[in-house]
Amino acid sequence: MKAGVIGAGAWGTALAQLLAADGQDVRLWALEADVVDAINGAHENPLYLPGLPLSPSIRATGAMADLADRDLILVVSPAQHLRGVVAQAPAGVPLVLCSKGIEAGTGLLMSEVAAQAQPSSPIAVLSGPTFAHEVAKGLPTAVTFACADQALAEKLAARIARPTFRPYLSDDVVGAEIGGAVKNVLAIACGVSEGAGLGLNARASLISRGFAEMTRFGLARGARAETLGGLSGLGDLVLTCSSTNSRNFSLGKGLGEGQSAADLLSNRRTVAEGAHTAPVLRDAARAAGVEMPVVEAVCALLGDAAPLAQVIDALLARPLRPE
Ligand SMILES: NC(=O)C1=CN([C@@H]2O[C@H](COP(=O)(O)OP(=O)(O)OC[C@H]3O[C@@H](n4cnc5c(N)ncnc54)[C@H](O)[C@@H]3O)[C@@H](O)[C@H]2O)C=CC1
Ligand SMILES: O=C(CO)COP(=O)(O)O
Repeated sequence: MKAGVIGAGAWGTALAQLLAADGQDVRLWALEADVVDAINGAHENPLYLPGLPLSPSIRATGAMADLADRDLILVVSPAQHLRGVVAQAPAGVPLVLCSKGIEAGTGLLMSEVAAQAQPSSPIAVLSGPTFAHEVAKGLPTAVTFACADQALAEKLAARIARPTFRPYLSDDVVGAEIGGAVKNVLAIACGVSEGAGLGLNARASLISRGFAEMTRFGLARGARAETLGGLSGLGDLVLTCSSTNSRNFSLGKGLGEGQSAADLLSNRRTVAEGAHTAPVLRDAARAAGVEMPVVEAVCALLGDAAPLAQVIDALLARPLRPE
């Protein structure tokens, strides 16, 4: 069994470690030469997943051609780079998309981008509440594993499942992707609430009303309600909205403390996907006639377009309505 992983950030490295934990041959494509050298030489990724010894059966490479003999490839790049890396992947090999976001410019979900970039490759989506460092340590984790072809889903999920890593099958690819993309934007909102000291009632309200926004948008795009209420939707929303381990939550916390979005977003090495997804999601929601006031508020703060107090007041002053 020969798995490949594209992207050696925190999540790609953690997934490589998961697959290689029993000595399986895993090849990991990394963008940065120093990451390739550190993984092959010292069996660690100090840049993106520090402090975690990696299995020697992970071999890193900077050459996409080295994935040509793989029979399964996990794609774990930032969402905005998925098109570029998938276009270079070997054709016809099943791709498991693990990135969370919506492509800027096109408004496409990752499965739609991958289908354009690599039309002959079967596509599945892995998404759920999964902090990379916990998965890399072997802590118990469950995910949604979505694929239109359920026979293939069963085969691929069995390849990825481990005693402490449980994929739950779904054929709702769109639903799995929308949950993962939207929760990142809502996590920024919850971080803002934390940074501004608005309290736990406010956070719970944001999670709940944010979930209503996710559901409205998802249903309008053909997702199923039970997927949005599952691991890749509500599950990931709760995780990401509850901890500074989340890059999106941390970004929001900085905004809530009064830092400017421009300062927080400049020169960061790790990806806070919600910042990229928010404006694309807002535009898609407006075009579909779906109300997403929390997403609109996050966009205003990310664009440094309105002071925090004004954004909070506007949300609280919305007309009273049925829940
Ligand atoms: N970190 C986590 O706990 C989880 C992350 N994800 C998702 O996985 C995806 C990757 O995130 P992380 O692994 O956390 O990344 P990261 O923030 O740890 O690292 C950034 C990654 O971006 C890559 N990169 C930068 N410029 C690039 C380019 N031009 N082309 C290709 N790659 C480039 C870097 O090589 C590096 O792999 C994101 O969509 C994220 O939402 C999903 C679940 C958990
Ligand atoms: O997607 C994640 C957990 O499921 C990671 O969240 P952050 O990207 O906000 O760190």
